[in-house]
Formats: sequence, C-alpha cells, structure tokens
Amino acid sequence: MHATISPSRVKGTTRAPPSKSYTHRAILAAGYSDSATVKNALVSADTKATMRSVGAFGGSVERDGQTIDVEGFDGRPDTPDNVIDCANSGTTMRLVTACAGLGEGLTVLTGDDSLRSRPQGPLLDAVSDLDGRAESTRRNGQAPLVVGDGMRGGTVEIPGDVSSQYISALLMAGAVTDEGIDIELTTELKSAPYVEITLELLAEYGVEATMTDDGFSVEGGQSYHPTGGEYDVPGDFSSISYLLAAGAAAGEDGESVVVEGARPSAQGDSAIVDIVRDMGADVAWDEDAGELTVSVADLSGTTVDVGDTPDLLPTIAALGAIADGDTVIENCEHVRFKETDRVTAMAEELSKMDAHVTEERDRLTIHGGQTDLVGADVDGRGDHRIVMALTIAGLVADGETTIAGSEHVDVSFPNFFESMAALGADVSEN
Ligand SMILES: O=C(O)C1=C[C@@H](OP(=O)(O)O)[C@@H](O)[C@H](O)C1
Ligand SMILES: C=C(OP(=O)(O)O)C(=O)O
Repeated sequence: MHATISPSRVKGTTRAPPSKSYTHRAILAAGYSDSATVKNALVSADTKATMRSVGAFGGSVERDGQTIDVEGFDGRPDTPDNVIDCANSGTTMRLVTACAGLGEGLTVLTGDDSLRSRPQGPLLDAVSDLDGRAESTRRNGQAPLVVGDGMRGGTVEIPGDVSSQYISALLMAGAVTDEGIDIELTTELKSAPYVEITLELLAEYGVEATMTDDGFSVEGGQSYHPTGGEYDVPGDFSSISYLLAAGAAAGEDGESVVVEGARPSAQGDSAIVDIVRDMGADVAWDEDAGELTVSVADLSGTTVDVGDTPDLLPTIAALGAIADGDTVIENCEHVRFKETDRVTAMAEELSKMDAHVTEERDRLTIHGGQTDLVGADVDGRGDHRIVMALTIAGLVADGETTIAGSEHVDVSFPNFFESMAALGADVSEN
C-alpha cells in the first residue's frame, strides 16, 4: 500500500495508542501467571505475535476490544505444537526466547525477513550459559532459533549495547527459575529506560527485580500476579512523538494539537516533549490529566543523544529536516539494528525530499533550512517508524509525497493515518 500526503495543517484532539512495550510485557507476564486481564492493550501486528506465543506455550488469550483475558501457563511454558512466528517483532522474539529457554522441550522461533536479519546471538549465548539450549539454525546468531531444554538460574554475562531486550527477557524468565538470574553487563547499557519499563511492569505483577552495581538481578521462585488481577497499559510515547511533531511542525496558526493518554511512566521516549520544546515549540504537559498540548512554531535545530531513546531517531530526523540549522543525533549506532537500519534509511529517504544530511556510523546530522523540503516518492522500507516520520516531513514539503509500504504502521500504531486525517492532515492510502 502507498500513502499520499499533501501539504496540510493539523489541529484538534487525538488519543495516543497504548504502549507497545508495556503491552508485550503485560501479556507475557499474564502468560507466566495463572490468570490476568490486560486492559487498554495495544492490539497491533507486533503485540498479536506475543499473544500467539502465550497461546503456543499453553496459555489461552481472549480478546474483547482492547481487553485481553489471559489464562496463563503459570510458570514454565509447555512445548509448542508448532513453530512460533514472531513476524516483525523484535520484542516478541527476545522476550519469548528466554521464556522458551525454560521449557522442557524445544521451541522453534522464526519471523519475517527483517526479524531474521536482527541480532539474537548474545541472548542465545546467555540461555546456553544458563544450561538451556539455544541455537540459530543457520549458526549466524539470527532466527530461525531452536530454544529450550530447561534453562536454570545462575549468573550470566551479556553485552548491553546490542539490545536491552535481552536483559528484559532474562529478568522476566529468571523470576520463575529456582535460583533466579544475576545479569552482569560487559558493555554499557543502551536503551536503558526499556529495562526500567520491565522493572516497573514486573513490580505491578508482584515480581521483584533490581538494578545491581554491574547489571540486574531477579530472585527465583517468584510468581506473577497483578494487583486486583488486572493491568492497565499507559499511552505510547514513541507513537506520541509523531503526533507532537505534527503539531509542532504543521499545526494551524493560533490552534493546537491535544494528545490524550499521555500519562507519565518509565518510558524514555517521553523525552520527545523536551526535544520538541528545545526546537522551539510550545508544549504543555498536564501529567495528572495525561494531556499534551502543542502549537506550531518556527523550529530550530538541536543536538540529541539517542542512547536511551533509539525509537525517536526517525521523528527527530524528520523534525531536523523541517527546522532551521543543524540537528545532530548522537550515539545512534544501535538504531541500525532495528526493523531496518534507521540511520541510513532516514538519511537516504529525507535526501530524496531535498534535505541535506550527513551520515556517520554513530551520528546523523540534518542540515536544516538550506532548501525547502520537496514532496517525493519515498520508501518506508517495511518499517513503521520510517513511514510515520516521513509522513510528518510530507505535511510541510512542497508538493505531494508518496510513501511505499504504508501498511506497516500496523506494527505499532494501526490507526495512524486515520488519526492524522482526523487532525486535518491531507493523507490517503491506496
Ligand atoms: O524492550 C522494548 O520494548 C524495546 C526496546 C528497544 O529496543 P533495544 O533494546 O533493542 O534498543 C526499542 O527500540 C524497541 O522498540 C522496544
Ligand atoms: C524496534 C522496534 O520494535 P521491536 O524491537 O520490537 O521490533 C520499534 O518498535 O521501533
């Protein structure tokens, strides 16, 4: 599918979709429990992969709108009858790999072309070091994976600079081992707020895990049970970043964009509020009401370290192409290991719209204000965040922008184009 965006202005009230990261964890945690209900869940292609996994492990997952009732597998998972398809979802593959490691039998995990090219090696090594079996069928550290054989607890070393999801996965699984798991990081942790999200979610399910001097630790023999049997998912700040960016860059003069569902949580991506402010936009955040209000401004460049917030890179790059002056995105090498290499993807696609971009291994600089953005045929590269970020650029470009692969927004923000159109954006899909 293609999305066509014509220059347009936005205003009005919209609602943030529920957090993808919390939804994945809440559903798998419900799987580890005897039963739990996840309310206000994100129902998207990625979170459906986690629901399928819980079912494959012997749980039952029933969905009524955004309420998910889970009868869990209660501790260690059963051996699945079939392979588990994690589709495009890195979070599912990592969280489910550690869970599969607990099983008596073997689980086979696969995914789409993108997911089968992403790194799993450090997590496979960790599961093996903890006496499980974890192999890449192609012996290249990538899926398809074969995992199982009753991983035990213990101490394990793992790098922190490839994916924080390995640590989240081991913490979730470690709670139901006998001995627990102590994780020692061998390199600096990137995407650290996502481990905070895991700790916060675990606490909500009555499971204790902590940060230590050299990593993280979870005691074994714990059981999962959310207070009152229910967990309520907060709004997603990665998704909110596109809505805020739209309001800041393409808001109607004298009007504002209001985003509901923005309640504070451990999400590092709430940094987008300050980033947009630094670029010159006026943003008010009523944290009690969970409401953000943004109005249009002449944006200027900024410098952002995305070590903690990799998913914001496409949004910041698009804003940088709209702003005057240089926007420097630093500490971004790990953003190359996502659904696509997002550093190169944004550099190349924004260049098609006449943006001036300098790409280095660990830094992306967008030289804003040198020429106006022009509408172009661009490629979303099968990556939801590239599609959504290019849409923001398309709102202010001169002429029509056509984005290939627009259907991929179903990974994290299925009603993205409907939400944009309701705010007044001139967008259509065909
Ligand atoms: O744990 C999570 O929910 C996520 C962690 C981050 O990945 P990395 O830890 O691989 O950087 C982030 O990019 C991804 O979208 C979601
Ligand atoms: C990288 C992402 O997700 P995942 O790692 O789950 O595929 C994302 O949503 O940007």
